[in-house]
Amino acid sequence: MATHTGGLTLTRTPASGGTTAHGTAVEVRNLVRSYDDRAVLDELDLTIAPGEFVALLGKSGSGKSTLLRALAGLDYDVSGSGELVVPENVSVVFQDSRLLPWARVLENVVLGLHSADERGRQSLAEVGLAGREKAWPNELSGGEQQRVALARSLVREPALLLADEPFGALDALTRLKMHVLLRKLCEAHQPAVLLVTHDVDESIVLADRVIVLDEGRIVAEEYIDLSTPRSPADPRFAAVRTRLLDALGVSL
Ligand SMILES: Nc1ncnc2c1ncn2[C@@H]1O[C@H](COP(=O)(O)OP(=O)(O)OP(=O)(O)O)[C@@H](O)[C@H]1O
Repeated sequence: MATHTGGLTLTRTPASGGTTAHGTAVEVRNLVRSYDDRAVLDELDLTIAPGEFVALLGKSGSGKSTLLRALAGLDYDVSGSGELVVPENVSVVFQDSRLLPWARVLENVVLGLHSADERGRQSLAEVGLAGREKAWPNELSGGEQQRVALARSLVREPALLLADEPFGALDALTRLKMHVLLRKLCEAHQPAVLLVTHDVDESIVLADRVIVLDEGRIVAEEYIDLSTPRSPADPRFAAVRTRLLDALGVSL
């Protein structure tokens, strides 16, 4: 079904099937988003294949969150034009877990779903939190809360997972563990993923493709053709990192 807001057309592909007419999970065509007549996304085009993991890098203010929010169907008061085709079943994970403090962990995971306790338990087990179903969110560490947020997303079997710096608030060691977990979950569930991150190494470790946004346009794109697990010690990893840093305007 297509909806129109100003010059923007949003089409949602149904949960079953979940791809566009061209067999992609996401299509963005000629997307313009403006605040106060200032274009934040500037005639942007992007496609994401089913099951593809795309990481999005860019300087602060380059438009990363604006793109993610557009795909999530949030912020339709922003003026804009272009065409978006996204799956109906989209899940979003943010930097903070956004768990409801008054609901126990399992309730948070299955909130809004019907008869889903067993699936919720399975999802919690998948993220390493079996046995913590009855805990309150404030009894969990920051990393554990993000695990619950991932379980809450994946129990819905999204065709598209949008993640806006989901590990940005975690310590370095927890972040590395979350990388391993996210890769494993994505291999098992195969959603298309768009991950916004500031961390170049994180993007190379996790993604099939890394794109760099600058002033609302895609200025670089790297397909990460390295076997997993990927090591920053690998010279090919280092070469990709150098090219991405270059696109971000950081010269070493
Ligand atoms: N609600 C708003 N009203 C006015 N301007 C906004 C609004 N939201 C975002 N902007 C502007 O749009 C631009 C892009 O913002 P966006 O949050 O997409 O950047 P970003 O790349 O995600 O940045 P960061 O890495 O710092 O999170 C910024 O210049 C920002 O000031």
